[in-house]
Amino acid sequence: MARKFFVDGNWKCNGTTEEVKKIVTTLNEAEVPSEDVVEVVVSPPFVFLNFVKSLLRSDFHVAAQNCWVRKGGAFTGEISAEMLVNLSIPWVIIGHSERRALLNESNEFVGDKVVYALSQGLKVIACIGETLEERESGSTMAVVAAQTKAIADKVTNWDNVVLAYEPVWAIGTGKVATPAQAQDKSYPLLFYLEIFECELRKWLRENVSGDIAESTRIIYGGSVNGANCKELTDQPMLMVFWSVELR
Ligand SMILES: O=C(CO)COP(=O)(O)O
Repeated sequence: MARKFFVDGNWKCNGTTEEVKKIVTTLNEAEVPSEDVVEVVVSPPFVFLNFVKSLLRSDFHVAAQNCWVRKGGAFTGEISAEMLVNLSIPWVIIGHSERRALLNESNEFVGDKVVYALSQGLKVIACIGETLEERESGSTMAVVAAQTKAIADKVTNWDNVVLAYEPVWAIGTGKVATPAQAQDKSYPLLFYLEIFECELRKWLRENVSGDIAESTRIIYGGSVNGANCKELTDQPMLMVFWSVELR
């Protein structure tokens, strides 16, 4: 079965009510192929989830940016998977590199979160990706494999999992190559993404199953914008993950 094109906008910790209204209006007016062809998801901060959901066109969906690792309870400041389900929020982003780095979320913790969110009926965008240091030391695949393994060890049904490859060195840095740059190999990101996707699918084939390797959507995030998204989405990777500067 063909993998359905997937686009998600991660709004991170940005926005006021007015800004959110403005961006939803823009999204609502956008000409986008039907839901059968592309799945469009936006990820506002928790406090705007319901508001966005109430204004957003019905063929676009919302994702939370995180949720608690287990059933809710005495965890001040956290949001549980049950609450997201209760609000009919279908998606959640888990393991974003900003949370891994700033809040010390380990591979195991991320794996636990993914499996708990899935068990509650949420669909999960699970983030993986290496830092610049790891990339430069040649350990990209080892790092990504360890991150993916922590998820694969616990997940039995991959139907509702999208893997988001977001190399930390590409997030917020503008380091996305144009085809011309890719050709002169000075910063061959497009070429690199193609190879990376093959490698990750190979890892999934060897460590999970051929079917999962084939059916799982692998998406790319990091410095995606209106100017480069067309080139990026022409790559085999199916989706882009963009963050929105609301200001
Ligand atoms: O982190 C991202 C998506 O989750 C991408 O961030 P930037 O688009 O700012 O590089």
